[in-house]
Amino acid sequence: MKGILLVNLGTPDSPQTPDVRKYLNEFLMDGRVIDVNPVLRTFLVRGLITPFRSPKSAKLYQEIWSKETGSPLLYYSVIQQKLLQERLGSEYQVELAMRYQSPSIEDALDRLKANLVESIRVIPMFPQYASASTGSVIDKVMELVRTWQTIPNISFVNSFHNDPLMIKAFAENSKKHGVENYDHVLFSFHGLPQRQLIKCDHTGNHCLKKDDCCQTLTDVNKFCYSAQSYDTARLIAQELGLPKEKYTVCFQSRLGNDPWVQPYTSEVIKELAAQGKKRMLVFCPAFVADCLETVYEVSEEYNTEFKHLGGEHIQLVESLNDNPLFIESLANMAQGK
Ligand SMILES: C=CC1=C(C)c2cc3[nH]c(cc4nc(cc5[nH]c(cc1n2)c(C)c5CCC(=O)O)C(CCC(=O)O)=C4C)c(C)c3C=C
Ligand SMILES: [Fe+2]
Ligand SMILES: [Fe+2]
Repeated sequence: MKGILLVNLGTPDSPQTPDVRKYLNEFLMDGRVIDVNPVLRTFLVRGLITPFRSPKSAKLYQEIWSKETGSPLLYYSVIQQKLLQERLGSEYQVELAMRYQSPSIEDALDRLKANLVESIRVIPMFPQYASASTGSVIDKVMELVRTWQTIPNISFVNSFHNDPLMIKAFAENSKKHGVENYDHVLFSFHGLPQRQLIKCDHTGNHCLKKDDCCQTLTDVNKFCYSAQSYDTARLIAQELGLPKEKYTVCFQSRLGNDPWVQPYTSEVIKELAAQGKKRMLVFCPAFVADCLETVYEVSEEYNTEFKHLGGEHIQLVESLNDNPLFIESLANMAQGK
């Protein structure tokens, strides 16, 4: 039996402030997320960020929480795990975990261990590599497995930003909206502090050295989150036959006052509204399942902001969720193809 471990980011246990606070504390106290020294991190997270952010975030989570199915991120992640298990059959044991909160990575690894799996393939559910997401999942799995007496063959998917089936799945999800019905297309990725891009640049002389240095993926910046994001956008655009002038890559969800990767989605929306664009189609290809950042931030916040600026509508392209092409893409990754 071969073990497959799907790991997404995590979500609070409920949309109530105490659970959101617990989630934010675990998430933001991760040294790969708030990457400053532990004393400063504790002060920032426990003293400043979570006391103020938890009640505000709880209100947002209440907006997207379904009475029947709970958090969209967990709901779609469970579906992905079930569909992948069905697709791979009984030779595989597919487990789902979240990097923060539940279901925990520790419990999922224990279930694989209890079944004496001969190998474990870990798939962090983030198409583009970032230390704060993929890196953190790999780090946590290694920390836990390090304590085992018998360590099976273990491997990790580092990124899948250019996976052909993943690209096709995003393109397919947009077709029901008809790209031709929109003035412009945004590829809005989750943001990242600029500092973290620079830290991932092992050459020390590439990332953010020039205005456009992270906009093209090359051998030098092949692990750069920004370069991988531009590449994902380029490939989806190519799949849809979208010319360069019809789309913009941007980055959403900033936290704190440090500079994050630019351009910011909120600024791009302002510029496009000022240019007279009325209808925009937005892909969020950093996420493989709909979550707070897609369902609320794009469909509600950015849509409202755009309308205030004179725009008519922002349409979110639904995430990969249960798309069969994406399940096939996961099956390929699980089988090391
Ligand atoms: C796509 C991968 C992700 C990266 C990279 C990432 C980096 C990152 N995120 C924060 C802060 C927050 N992110 C929040 C939500 C959130 N983030 C991701 C993914 C990545 N984050 C997802 C899938 C979600 C949604 C979770 C859900 O339950 O739906 C939040 C919480 C929500 C809020 O309060 O706004 C915060 C905070 C940082 C600081 C960071 C890199 C340094
Ligand atoms: Fe995030
Ligand atoms: Fe870069």
